[in-house]
Amino acid sequence: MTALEVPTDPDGSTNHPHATAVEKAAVLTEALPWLEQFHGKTIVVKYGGNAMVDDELKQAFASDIVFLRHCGVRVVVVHGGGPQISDMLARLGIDSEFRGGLRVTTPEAMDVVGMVLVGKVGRELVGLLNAHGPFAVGMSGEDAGLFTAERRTATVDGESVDIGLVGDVVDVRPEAVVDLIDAGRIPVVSTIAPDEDGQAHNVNADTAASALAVALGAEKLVVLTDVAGLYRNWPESDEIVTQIDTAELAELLPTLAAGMVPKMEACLRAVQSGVSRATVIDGRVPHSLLLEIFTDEGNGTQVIPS
Ligand SMILES: Nc1ncnc2c1ncn2[C@@H]1O[C@H](COP(=O)(O)OP(=O)(O)O)[C@@H](O)[C@H]1O
Ligand SMILES: CC(=O)N[C@@H](CCC(=O)OP(=O)(O)O)C(=O)O
Repeated sequence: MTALEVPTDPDGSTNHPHATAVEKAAVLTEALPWLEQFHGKTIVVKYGGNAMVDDELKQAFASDIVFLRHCGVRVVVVHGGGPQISDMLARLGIDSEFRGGLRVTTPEAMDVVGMVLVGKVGRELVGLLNAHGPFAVGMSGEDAGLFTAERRTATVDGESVDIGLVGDVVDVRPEAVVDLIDAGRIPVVSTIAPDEDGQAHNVNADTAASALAVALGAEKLVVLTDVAGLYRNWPESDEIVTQIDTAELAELLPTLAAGMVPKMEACLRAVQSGVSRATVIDGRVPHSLLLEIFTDEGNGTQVIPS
C-alpha cells in the first residue's frame, strides 16, 4: 500500500479508522504541485454579478480569495455587477438594454453604473474579504490612472452600433495595483474608467479583467459566471467546451450568443497577449475557485494558446 491509498478492512470495506484521514491527506497533497506553480504568481479573478447569488456563496468566494492570498498567490479581484445595475436602474425607472452583450449607457445610466459598482458591489466584496483580516482595498479604473478608456461601439448583426458611454480599456497603469499586492493587500477593482478628457465610461468587467491581467503579466485569468462554462451549441445542448485554443476560439467567437461574447473575447485577448491560461468556471458552485486552482480536475472552459 502506498502512503495515500485508502486502507481497507480485511473484508474489503473502507470503514478502516484511518480511511477518512487518508482521503483528506490526499486532497491536501494533490494541491502541492499547484501551490508550487502559483506561489508568487499573479492570478486575476473576475467575479461576475450573476455568480453573486446569495450570501453563503459570496462568503465562500471571499474565503477562497483569502485562501489564495495566504498561499502566496498575488491575487486581484475584478468584479462585475450587471444584474445589480439592472435592478437599480429599474428601481429608478431608467430604461436599460443590452446590445451585443454590452449595456447601452446614457449619461443618466452612467451615474447609476458608477454608484452600484463602486458604491455597492465593490464595497460589499471589500467587506466580505476584510472579515478575514485587513486585506482588501477597493479601487476603480479612475484611481491612480489605473484604466484609460476609449468610447467603443457594439457589433450587432455585423453592424457597428452606438451604445453611449461604453468604453474599451486602451491604457492600463497597474502600478497602484502592484503596490497594493506588494504590501500584502488584495485589490478589488470596479470597472469604471475615464477617457482622455476624464469622462467616466462603463467598461464590461470581463474586458477590464482581461486588460488588467495582461498589464500585470498574470499567470492566469479566472472568470466566475453563472454557467458551467462555454456551451458548444447553446442553448440547444449542454455540452461544455472543456479546452479550446485561441485559433479555434477566434473562429467560434462570431457564432456565439451575446452573453458569452465579451467573456470569451476577454479570454481570447488575454491569452493572445501572454496570459498562459484563461478559464471560465461556474461561480454558483461553492469553492469552484479553489477547486479550479488547486485540484487536478479541470473545471469549466479553459482557453490555451494555439
Ligand atoms: N455558448 C454559451 N455558453 C454558455 N453561456 C452562454 C452561451 N451563450 C450565451 N450564454 C449566456 O451568457 C450568460 C453569461 O454571461 P453574463 O450574463 O454576462 O454573466 P456574468 O454576469 O457572469 O458576466 C449565461 O448565463 C448564458 O445565459
Ligand atoms: C458595458 C457593460 O455592459 N458594462 C457592464 C458592467 C458590469 C459587468 O460587466 O457586470 P457582469 O460581469 O456581472 O456582467 C454593465 O453595465 O452591466
